[in-house]
Amino acid sequence: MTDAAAKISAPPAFDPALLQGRSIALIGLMGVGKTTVGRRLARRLGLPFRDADAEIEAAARLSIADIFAELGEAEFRAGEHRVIRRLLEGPSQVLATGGGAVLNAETRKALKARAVTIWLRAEPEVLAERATRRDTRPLLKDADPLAVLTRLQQAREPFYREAADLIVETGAGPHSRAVDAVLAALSQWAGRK
Ligand SMILES: Nc1ncnc2c1ncn2[C@@H]1O[C@H](COP(=O)(O)OP(=O)(O)O)[C@@H](O)[C@H]1O
Ligand SMILES: O=C(O)C1=C[C@@H](OP(=O)(O)O)[C@@H](O)[C@H](O)C1
Ligand SMILES: [Mg+2]
Repeated sequence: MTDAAAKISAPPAFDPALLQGRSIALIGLMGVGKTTVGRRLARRLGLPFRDADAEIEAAARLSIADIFAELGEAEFRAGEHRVIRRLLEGPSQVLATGGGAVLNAETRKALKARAVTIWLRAEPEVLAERATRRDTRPLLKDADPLAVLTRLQQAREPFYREAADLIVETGAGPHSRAVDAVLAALSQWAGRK
């Protein structure tokens, strides 16, 4: 392989030891890639992967849709906070949060204390297409997904901004590009510590 080819294919280096026990938490709107990019990122870094939604479903023995329908959003948010706080008490991991996790001030505080928090962003049009591929998101089932996501983006922007240590634009393109962008942001973060 030539030097030029090696440079192009080499993934950005980031040593998880630099986290010093903190986790990498992904925040951002539905469909931005927290779950799928997070899983791939964890594999690249050799860290465990946890998805807060999956943990809530396991704890409640109900799907997210059934939790919203049977217990209500407030109960879901309370469970979401408990799950994220518990996960962040554990060793370094890549943690995919749900899109509304940052609404809780205590969750934002826990993220500040225990994670490097990365806000993944993309245009609402991209999010609407991705987030409706599966019928699992109760907040998108009764109204125009693009309108809901545009409104949620405006309403949640201050909370994402407050919680975030790093911002990564994911845009269109394959998952691998988003993973590389996150790794590059982490390397920058490590360099300015
Ligand atoms: N960067 C990306 N490139 C292409 N497809 C993506 C990307 N990020 C997410 N997707 C796709 O969008 C959908 C929603 O992604 P998901 O990881 O569940 O988002 P989130 O957990 O943020 O709601 C999935 O089908 C996923 O494969
Ligand atoms: O934005 C939200 O309020 C939600 C996002 C979902 O997770 P994803 O962001 O992983 O889709 C899930 O937690 C629930 O449907 C509510
Ligand atoms: Mg998800």
